[in-house]
Amino acid sequence: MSAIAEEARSRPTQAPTPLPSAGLAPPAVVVRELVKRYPARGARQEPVVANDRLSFDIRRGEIFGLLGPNGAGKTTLVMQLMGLLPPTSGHLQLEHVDVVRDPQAAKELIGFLPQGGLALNYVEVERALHYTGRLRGQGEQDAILQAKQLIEELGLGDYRNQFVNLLSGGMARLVGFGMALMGRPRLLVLDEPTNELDPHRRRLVWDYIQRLNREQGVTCLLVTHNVLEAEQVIQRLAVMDKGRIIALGTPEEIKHQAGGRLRLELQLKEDARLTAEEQERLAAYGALSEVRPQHYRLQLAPERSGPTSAAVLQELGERVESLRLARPSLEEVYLELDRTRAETPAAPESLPPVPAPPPGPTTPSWRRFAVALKYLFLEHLLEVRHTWVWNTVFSILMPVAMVFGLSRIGSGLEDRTSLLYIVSGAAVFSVATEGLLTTAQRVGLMRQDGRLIYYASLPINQSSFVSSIILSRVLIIFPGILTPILAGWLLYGIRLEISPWLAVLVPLSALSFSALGMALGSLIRDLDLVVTITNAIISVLLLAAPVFIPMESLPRPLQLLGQVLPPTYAAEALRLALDGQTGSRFLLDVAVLAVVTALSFVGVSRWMRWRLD
Ligand SMILES: Nc1ncnc2c1ncn2[C@@H]1O[C@H](COP(=O)(O)OP(=O)(O)OP(=O)(O)O)[C@@H](O)[C@H]1O
Repeated sequence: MSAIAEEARSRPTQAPTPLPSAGLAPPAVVVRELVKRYPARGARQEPVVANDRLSFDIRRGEIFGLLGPNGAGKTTLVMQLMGLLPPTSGHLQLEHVDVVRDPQAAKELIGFLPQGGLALNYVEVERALHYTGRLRGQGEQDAILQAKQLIEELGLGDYRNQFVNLLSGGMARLVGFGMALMGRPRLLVLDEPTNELDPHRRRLVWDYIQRLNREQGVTCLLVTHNVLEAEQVIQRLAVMDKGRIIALGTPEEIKHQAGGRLRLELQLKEDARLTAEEQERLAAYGALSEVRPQHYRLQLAPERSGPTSAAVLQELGERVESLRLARPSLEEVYLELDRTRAETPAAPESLPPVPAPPPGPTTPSWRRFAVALKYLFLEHLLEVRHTWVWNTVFSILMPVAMVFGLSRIGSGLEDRTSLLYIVSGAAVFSVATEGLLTTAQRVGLMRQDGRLIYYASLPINQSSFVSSIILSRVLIIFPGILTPILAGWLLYGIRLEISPWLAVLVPLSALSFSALGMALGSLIRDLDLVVTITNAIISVLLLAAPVFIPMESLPRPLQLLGQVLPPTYAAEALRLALDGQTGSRFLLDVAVLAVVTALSFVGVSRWMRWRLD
């Protein structure tokens, strides 16, 4: 084990800097004895303790770095801070909000840049920023102004009208950074903000973070692997490993904790070498390593640096090209800590008690809900531009279904019953494909590492998110219902009696299929393939049954299957509603649909939460 790591281990590395004494800002983030244990996935697997009794504070107005190797537990910690993942035990507080008790309020305090993926993917850059601002509670004018300002300041001018999902990885990252800044949050959580950025833009982001911190006192939690660059901006940091904090303090303190050693960089002239005896003698002064040919490094205690330099010069004389004393960089200390992966003691009980949060959670107002609904809905509608292929296929399929239906029934549209069948078939086809498959695909696309990116990066709640999806699906299916009704009326003079129950049935069907779609989207990984296959199956099912093939002609098992499929119920109920009939059969169908809707909705809410853990 290296000397640095040895010293680091022997010191109480997890002891956080005492907090907040006179003159220091009170903490913006308080973490106490935080444990997150993921349950075992299978009989043979052990539960994973991703966060193991973490305790630390982030002061208001400080740039705090969270470092650590892959799998150290950083993202798990961030997800808990965001209120997206409930801790197994322990306490988390942001400003005065108890995150466990009121995760939604916690989310509203934070501007978040997730590690990968972005919400609002299917709109232009300027709209993505503008909508984010509105969703974060900004006024219309303010959101537009800040979006324009950020586009200028982040050098996104050439991309303002490009769709976010078509940007390069680096540019999308920069847009994500801009989205995190919308609404001017007092607390920023940035997970790898400079990933995929070129050196110029990396500098831009680091400078921006520093400026925000200096001029506006924004508190920033930075999760990064880029220790070299982060060292320029972070004021304090925690190094995590295996779910624990193995070092905590300012960069200088951590270097000191790690031994406070200096590096003597020795460069020999060309062809010069150290003999084995010389190496042995030098090693007596401190840990010696050969960095590359002719370049040696000696780790020294500060008080030995003067005599050692003199001794090296005297011993090696003419062969020395250069001799330089340097402090270790944070990266070197980090690598040293990382290499040893020390077993560290649990957090000492020396932190101040958690300040009591003020009573009563802040609940989002109906206005907040309405704004979220509006902008998410707009985004869903704008997304239609991206699915034009599917929409074209869809709009071709619809008339094909009609023609096919007509020839099959053989009576043409003059026949009122055939029109009813066609309309209900077309409606259910649209409800099911739009609701189930498009939602599944959408949720699948928005998912990243088991989380829904929307939930992670926007302060919206589940009900506005789900309602916006349903609303957009309901609107999208209306043309499917209206086309044959209008065609029947204008071309053949058939007037259908339309029950007002249709206003209940269509949203009910859309709700039920959307909920099923969300469940599907959050469960299945390779969604493209699944969607294609399911699409084909559902298309055949919906085109063939129950519209064109009489139930009675099907084999018994298929009949039973048809009975339990929500589309069957929806089709039959829609047909009756279009005809203005509300008999007991109709009410039964509505009841079944309502039960399916309720069950799938409860299932989805329980399943998805904010993150699938
Ligand atoms: N949903 C989950 N279920 C089970 N184990 C999980 C889950 N999410 C994370 N883990 C495990 O918890 C540990 C910490 O993971 P986490 O993603 O928090 O690490 P990280 O420090 O963010 O890693 P990286 O730097 O690679 O992003 C890992 O061992 C990981 O396998």
